[in-house]
Amino acid sequence: MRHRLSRKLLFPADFQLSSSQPSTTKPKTETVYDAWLASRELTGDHKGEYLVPGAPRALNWRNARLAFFVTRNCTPDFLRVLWGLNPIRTTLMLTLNIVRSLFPAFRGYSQALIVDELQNLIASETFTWTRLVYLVSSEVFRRIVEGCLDSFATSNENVVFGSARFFIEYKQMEQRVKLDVPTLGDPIIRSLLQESDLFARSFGGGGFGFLSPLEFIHILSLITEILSHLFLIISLTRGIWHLGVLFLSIFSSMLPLLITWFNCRNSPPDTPTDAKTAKAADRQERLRNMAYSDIYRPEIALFGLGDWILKSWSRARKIVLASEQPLYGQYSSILNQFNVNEIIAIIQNVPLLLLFQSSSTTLGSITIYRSSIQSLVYAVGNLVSTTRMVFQGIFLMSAFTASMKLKAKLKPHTEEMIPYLPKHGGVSLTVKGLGYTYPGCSEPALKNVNFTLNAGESLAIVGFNGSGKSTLAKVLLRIIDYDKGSLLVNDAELRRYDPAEYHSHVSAVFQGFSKFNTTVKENVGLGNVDKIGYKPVIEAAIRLAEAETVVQSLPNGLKTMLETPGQDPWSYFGSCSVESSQRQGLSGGEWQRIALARAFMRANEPGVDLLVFDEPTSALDAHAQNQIFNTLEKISRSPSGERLKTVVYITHRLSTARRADKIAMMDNGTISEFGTHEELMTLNGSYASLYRASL
Ligand SMILES: Nc1ncnc2c1ncn2[C@@H]1O[C@H](COP(=O)(O)OP(=O)(O)OP(=O)(O)O)[C@@H](O)[C@H]1O
Repeated sequence: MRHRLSRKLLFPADFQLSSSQPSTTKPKTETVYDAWLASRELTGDHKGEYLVPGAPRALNWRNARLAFFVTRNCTPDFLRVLWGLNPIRTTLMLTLNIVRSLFPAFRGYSQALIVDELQNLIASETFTWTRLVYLVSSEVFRRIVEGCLDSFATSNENVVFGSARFFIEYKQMEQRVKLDVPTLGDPIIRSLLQESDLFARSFGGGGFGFLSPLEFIHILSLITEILSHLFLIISLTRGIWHLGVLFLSIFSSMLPLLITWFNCRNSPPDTPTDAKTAKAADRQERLRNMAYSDIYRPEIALFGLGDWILKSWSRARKIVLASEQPLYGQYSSILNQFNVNEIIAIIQNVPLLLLFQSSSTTLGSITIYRSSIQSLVYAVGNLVSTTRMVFQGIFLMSAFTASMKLKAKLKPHTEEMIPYLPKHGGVSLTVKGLGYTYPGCSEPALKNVNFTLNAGESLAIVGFNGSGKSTLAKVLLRIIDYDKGSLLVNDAELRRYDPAEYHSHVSAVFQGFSKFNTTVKENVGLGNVDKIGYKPVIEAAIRLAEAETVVQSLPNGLKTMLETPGQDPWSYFGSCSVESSQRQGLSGGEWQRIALARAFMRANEPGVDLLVFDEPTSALDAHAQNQIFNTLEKISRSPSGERLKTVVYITHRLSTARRADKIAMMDNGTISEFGTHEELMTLNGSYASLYRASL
């Protein structure tokens, strides 16, 4: 931990939030997660539904209790983190905030003294200038000190907030990359992460984010400011007459606030409206993306979607804009029927008139009364709006805190976890009664899948569209879980391996492989990040994927930045435009070769026992296709022909399938036929008829 006044941001991995675990199984409001979830629950007609992510919580007793619970549980952690980032700067920030909040009261007092002195100058003939010069110089000095302190405090705050922002963003990223597909697929967790993102973003734009619960410090300084004004006002108040004038002044200055508050209370309950608005805001954004992103451009043109997008967007946009309009027309109080501002101005002047009537009152007193009371009311207004923002921020903070404690669903409990058990010749797979249903679906994608594959064997999975081939591949790769049956990898249940460890022993090409918005070198090298800096290894992987000619034809070879369809808004204007002259687009087949090279980066490693390739050559010509399968065969065997790796591939080309040791024919989520090509041809079932049809 650093105690120097360093401007350097601290590395947040050094700091930890409290390690107490949230549990979704505990009764209500036992954890921050429970409080977050409860704050999103709608009541009344909407019971059982949840607010959309980011929608403000209604200001009611239930939510106030939840906010208190969250504050009690999270704020000490956050303040500890802030303190840990830089104790000296944080102490300075807190102190300077308090000192700064006293400035306005001093300002008013000093100005009142000058006004009094000027009044003396006008009224008295024996006046000496010395005192006035002294007062004016003190005022100038006060302003200089105030200015210096202000700029030092701001720059100090920027460093503290910068560190806090970095910490929050780092933690957010760290957690995001740890979570797996099933965890991210859970709709409640997605909402949690969305609100957690909002929390992290609330730190953006310099200084404290508006939604930041760390605005508590702001609240503290506002309270100090209010107290200092009150102290000043009370110290100038002598006798019952002044006290009456004081209360009248405060009341008249607070009238606008009271009227706004009265209007707010008469507004309709905001929850359902907010949910509807938030949905509209979300739809409006998606439609805007559709209109702006080039990935959709060909289909928008082809299907003539322009008008539909525009109409749908304008409908959603109108809902959002309507929610931003003040509700005066609909819900105004009777007070609003008059010109309220004029009435308030008249009332505010009454105390001044009363002060003028009083013989003991000086011009300075009037100035200080007026400025202090107005500053006081302004500070109270500011306090109310900051408190409202903090109220919403507290729930976003709860989302952040709860999301930090999320566990990847696929990771086994420590007591169940076993180290990966390597087997000579690859992995053996024993699948019994395997089933899987995607979250939210009623029909299983996999049901009663059974097969056995020995270490080092190759398996081709074939079948109709939607029969479950890719789902089975994802289960084998431990990208998704299975909810029925068992899957033994090297005779141990796959669930018992740490997914990260298991993944280090497999390599794959997915059907919808990634097209990274970076150089060719990184697109390939990411298959084995430990060797991303080794050019010969990358070149070898490119050769295995038959992608040398693709790379050679690129303007900067391996260093060429690849243009990812849909990521660059101007990509359809071609690679030759000025903006994208440094980027290069690739054809579907060329991208597939890059994805294959990425998989070969890792597949070639000795510790990799299982290769799963989902339609790896669907975009390649027949010659390239053959070459790739030759390569697969080559890398899965030693030079002497000994089997080293198990290979599973999905294909619609049955001439390719027959190269495998075993073939699994999938139909409606299950394996309907399993065996060698010859066995399945003898069976004369679906595979045989498909095969004959493909000839
Ligand atoms: N993410 C998902 N969420 C819900 N259902 C899904 C998801 N992915 C696939 N499915 C469904 O699961 C079933 C199996 O899909 P899968 O992609 O495994 O089929 P496939 O045999 O690989 O098809 P294809 O040959 O067209 O690639 C389909 O009915 C599909 O609609």
